[in-house]
Amino acid sequence: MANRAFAPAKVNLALHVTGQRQDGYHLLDSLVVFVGIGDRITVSKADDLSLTVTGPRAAGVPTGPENLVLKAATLLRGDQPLGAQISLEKNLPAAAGIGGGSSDAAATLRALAALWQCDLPNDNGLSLGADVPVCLTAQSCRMEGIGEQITPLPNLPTLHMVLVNPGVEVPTPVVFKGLASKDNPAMEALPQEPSTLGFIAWLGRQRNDLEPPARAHAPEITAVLDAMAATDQVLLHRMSGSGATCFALYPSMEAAAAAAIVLKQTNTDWWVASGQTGSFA
Ligand SMILES: C[C@@](CO)(OP(=O)(O)O)[C@H](O)COP(=O)(O)OP(=O)(O)OC[C@H]1O[C@@H](n2ccc(N)nc2=O)[C@H](O)[C@@H]1O
Ligand SMILES: Nc1ncnc2c1ncn2[C@@H]1O[C@H](COP(=O)(O)OP(=O)(O)O)[C@@H](O)[C@H]1O
Repeated sequence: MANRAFAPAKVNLALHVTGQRQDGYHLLDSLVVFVGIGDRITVSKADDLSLTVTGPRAAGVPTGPENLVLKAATLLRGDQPLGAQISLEKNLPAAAGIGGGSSDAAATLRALAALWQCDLPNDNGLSLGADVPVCLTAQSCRMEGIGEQITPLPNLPTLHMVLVNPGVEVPTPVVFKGLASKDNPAMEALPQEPSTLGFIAWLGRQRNDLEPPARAHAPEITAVLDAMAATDQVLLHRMSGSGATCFALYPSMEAAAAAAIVLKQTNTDWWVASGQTGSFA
């Protein structure tokens, strides 16, 4: 019997860096959503742990123990004699600020917990990466602390989105190191049960504090944001996470799909996808 789990793209609609801990990790205040574009995990019972990686974005993704999928499986198994054949279909670009590896790890935890009939880790996978606990929820959340404080936000409006990655990998530690200030204001209070346009107006007043250092490291990000700004009906555009993927919001899926076509024509080397936000666990 095989168990499947979807690993959706994570998008930081806003990402405020509000401080830094003694151990170097940064304190965040982030609004995180998930989009119906993602990787797929399939697990089936086996004597040993093994991983195969397929799909259009498999190139360059590690296949050994450093893959977050195998790290998640090893963490969940602990010292029990459990095995699984795991397959990862890689559709999301790696090191792209949309949590591909973290979402794969979270989906693996979900799929293997069901296969092995065991509990999820006590720290919700935080030891695998700061983004894993939020990816385990796979639904809209406010994320604070270094990533371990999660507040689900079930009432956010559904958003129609285009994601564009210009093909430059931006290492997360490099971007955090480039911050001019580590102590920035938190997000404004979230509007209660907002309309879509009311929510996007609020979002427009929030920030991604990692965008300036990421743009300094990878000028291609500015080209993506400029191209997004020129698309028909765009409501908001911003970078996600530590980059380089950027997102743009539109009033309908039709408008988003039309913008995706234009953006792909702008630069045929860019990874471009459109989808809508939702709950995927
Ligand atoms: C920045 C964010 C925002 O959602 O997303 P991505 O750009 O990675 O998608 C995350 O906090 C990334 O989460 P994740 O990629 O799981 O981080 P980890 O593997 O734990 O850490 C990678 C490196 O990022 C830095 N880091 C990460 C999280 C955090 N709160 N403070 C940090 O300073 C540290 O330099 C750390 O060594
Ligand atoms: N399953 C995986 N998918 C993608 N990258 C992975 C995976 N496992 C390990 N990695 C490593 O993790 C790094 C960060 O990848 P990813 O989580 O996609 O980026 P980000 O943290 O920017 O969202 C990559 O450079 C890659 O070498």
